[in-house]
Amino acid sequence: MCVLSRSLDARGSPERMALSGVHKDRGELRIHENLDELGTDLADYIAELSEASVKERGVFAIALSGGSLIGLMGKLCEAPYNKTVDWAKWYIFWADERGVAKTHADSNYKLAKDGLLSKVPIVPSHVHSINDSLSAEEAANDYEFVIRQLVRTRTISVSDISDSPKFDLILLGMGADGHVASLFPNHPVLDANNEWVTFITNSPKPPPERITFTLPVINSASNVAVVVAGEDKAEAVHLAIDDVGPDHPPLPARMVQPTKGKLVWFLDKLAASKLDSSQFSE
Ligand SMILES: O=C1O[C@H](COP(=O)(O)O)[C@@H](O)[C@H](O)[C@H]1O
Repeated sequence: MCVLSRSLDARGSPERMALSGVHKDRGELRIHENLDELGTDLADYIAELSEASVKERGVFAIALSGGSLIGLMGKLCEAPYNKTVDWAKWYIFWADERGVAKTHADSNYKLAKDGLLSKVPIVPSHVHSINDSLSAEEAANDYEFVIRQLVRTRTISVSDISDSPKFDLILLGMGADGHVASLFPNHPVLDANNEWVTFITNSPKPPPERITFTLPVINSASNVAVVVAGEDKAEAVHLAIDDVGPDHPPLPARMVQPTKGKLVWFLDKLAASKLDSSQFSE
């Protein structure tokens, strides 16, 4: 069953109306009427996780993706979040990066810098972007080394069941083909499980070279949010969430299954339009 719930946002406004529910094994679903409501709910969610993590660990280790996600995080730069979030405690990482210069329009770093990081008081030394002066392979190795150092000092927590990093939050978008980070359908990179960070040189979506977290790292996070908007992604949302049977090879987005962490889907109603609501419960 799918329930209609009304909730207060960070401004105490009772205006926000969303469909929310829990899928029996695909996590929590938050379905919004429009992008404005989705953006407010996403900002509330991130601000709450930040507060809880800072209280518990003294820091908040968050990994971003690129694409439409950053625009949907825009409310974090506005009141009340710009003043209430403890930005000095944030440590920023990327779930994936494209093999281009940081000044290039395709750079996930540039997108986040322009859309978020330059607008809030993040400590520059806490921004751990992927080195754009190295080859994709070298950059992946270098990034994994950086993450290993920060796991050692517990700036990034560590999984209870493996030696994987346990990010406080990994934010993912999803392409219309069901890719997340730079993990594309049917790509051998989906099987990478010895590395934390890996690379590809044949991305079906340009640019071809990319650096990406592997699935074990994504699935070791304390919290994973997949943020998806638009009708063009409705079929992939259906295939990633609904029980579609064995005839459909699992999309990368379906392989996002945090082992111990919590998975939340932020959808607009267009992206959610092909979901089977009989599979939700309150
Ligand atoms: O190429 C990428 O695509 C996905 C999805 O992007 P969107 O614009 O369709 O939301 C993104 O999450 C990933 O970080 C990026 O490198």
